[in-house]
Amino acid sequence: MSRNTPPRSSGKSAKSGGKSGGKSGAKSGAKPGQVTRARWGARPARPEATDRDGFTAQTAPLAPGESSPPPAAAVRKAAEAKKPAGGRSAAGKPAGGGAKAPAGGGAAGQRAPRKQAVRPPKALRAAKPVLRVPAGDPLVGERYEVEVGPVAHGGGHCVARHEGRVLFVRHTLPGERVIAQVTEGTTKSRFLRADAVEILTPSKDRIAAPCPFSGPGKCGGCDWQHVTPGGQRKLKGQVLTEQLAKLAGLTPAEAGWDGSVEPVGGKLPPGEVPQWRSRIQYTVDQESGEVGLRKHRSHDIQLVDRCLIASEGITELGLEARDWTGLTSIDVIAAAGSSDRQLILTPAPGEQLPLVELDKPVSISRIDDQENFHQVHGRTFVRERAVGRTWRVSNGGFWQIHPEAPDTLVDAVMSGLDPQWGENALDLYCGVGLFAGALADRVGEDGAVLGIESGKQAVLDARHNLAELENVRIECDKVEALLPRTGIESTDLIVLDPPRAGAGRETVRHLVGLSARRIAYVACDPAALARDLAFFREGGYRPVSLRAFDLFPMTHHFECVAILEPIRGAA
Ligand SMILES: C[S@@+](CC[C@H](N)C(=O)[O-])C[C@H]1O[C@@H](n2cnc3c(N)ncnc32)[C@H](O)[C@@H]1O
Repeated sequence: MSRNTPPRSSGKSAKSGGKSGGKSGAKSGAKPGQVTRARWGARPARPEATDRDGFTAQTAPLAPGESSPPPAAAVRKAAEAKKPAGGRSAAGKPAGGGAKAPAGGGAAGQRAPRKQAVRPPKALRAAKPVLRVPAGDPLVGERYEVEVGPVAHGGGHCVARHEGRVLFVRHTLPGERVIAQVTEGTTKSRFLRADAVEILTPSKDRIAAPCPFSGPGKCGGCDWQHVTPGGQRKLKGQVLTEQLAKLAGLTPAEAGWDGSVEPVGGKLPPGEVPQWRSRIQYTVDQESGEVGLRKHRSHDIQLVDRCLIASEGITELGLEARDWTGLTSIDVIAAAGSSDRQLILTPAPGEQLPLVELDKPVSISRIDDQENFHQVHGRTFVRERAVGRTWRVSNGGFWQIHPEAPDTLVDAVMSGLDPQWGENALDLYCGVGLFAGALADRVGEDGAVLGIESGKQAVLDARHNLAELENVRIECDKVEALLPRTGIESTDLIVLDPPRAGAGRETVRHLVGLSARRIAYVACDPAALARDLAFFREGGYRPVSLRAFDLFPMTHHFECVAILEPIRGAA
């Protein structure tokens, strides 16, 4: 089988045939089924709606019988599906998608999709479609004494039972005895949601929450302010273990994982909060003009005078002390790799942009009601530093939030893949080109890297960021749409870093057909990862190593890097 490579950019065709071996032909003129520069060049980049990563409710795919509570969207979809005219039930299917960032609250993720993030003005709120809730008598406010069981995937819940009914309880820990107060559910609900409002028998991993805005009914951003740093990592490890077993049928050893969730940025003593968030979305209270963070599974706002996990660059702007009347939300970015700071303002419908005066240099953009960005002052991008390069990231596009995440993840991916000079690689869901850049440096001018990304602005940034690398090409499209059209039949290495929903069966099916020597799967959702690992196994690939990183301290989120290889003897 001929090995088809991504096309090289300028000047490389002159080198075609210069390298011996099967790959050389891929850099020369067209062969049957081969991708050529001309062919790529002829294909107009299709304008795609930018897939913005953002806060969404839990979007992980749930397996039948899985212990995680379904996200609100899935509940709504399932309810819709039950209508006579409805289609198939959404239960058990991936819910929503696109978001690769912590969910909930606004304190722990990237920018939200506008429509979810913006609280409509009061007049419009009444017209909002009413959420379908199961029939039955409401149980909200009921209090039950329960023994708390294991942590559940997503949302920072633990599982408890009361009179045979499952409760997903927040603000607690496995092994605790608590009074759980119901926050959602009725006598007919399959399960209830609850908050632990009294702790009768505390876990040894419990501490007093350092953040005054954390706790039942308060900010939904941090799930585990009340847990020691080591305890948080233990919980994340338990979630990963459970998801691997349930959805991939793998023990940690079979997944090549030592069972640890690695701390990033040094271990902190209990009670000390790492200031890791370089991006936050604040919501503006429409009555007072003050900013706050969303409460858990709610449009309500917890006003804050500071977010403890925010980076110094955000905190020193003092946004919480100002009046933001006229806006619905403010996205604030403090680049970790430069002194760049950016505010992205969303005016309330019909409101003029207020005059923004801050004591520190900050670029300001605004978003109109068509979701277009407009430069107000300064730059429309921030500059980040990682893997020895400067990266332009425009208009709040995807960039890892923890300052050490890009280097940590690139190290894990590169040491797992061990790219060789002259190899060809794919960087799927490439954002502004982070892994593509690192791969290109390693495969050198005899190799080639093709990045695929659906966000138009991210593609422009990636092309800008990697402009001097002649062995990189970035294409704008959805991976699932473009990959089958490339004509690429094989490659040496693949990096995929999909949004929370994961890659899915069809994309995995295509990838296993490319006969890659190694595949690196970067995942922010352990359930999507485990599900996709099962698809990879069907296609003859198994994980040979798996690492988990605590890149979202104080929240239930973490990031994984799995390295996969072909199963020996598999067809
Ligand atoms: C988790 S980010 C990874 C970005 C990059 N690898 C990084 O580390 O900075 C996922 C990226 O996939 C993009 N994306 C989402 N769905 C996509 C799809 N179906 N095809 C291609 N790109 C997609 C998003 O715009 C986002 O930039």
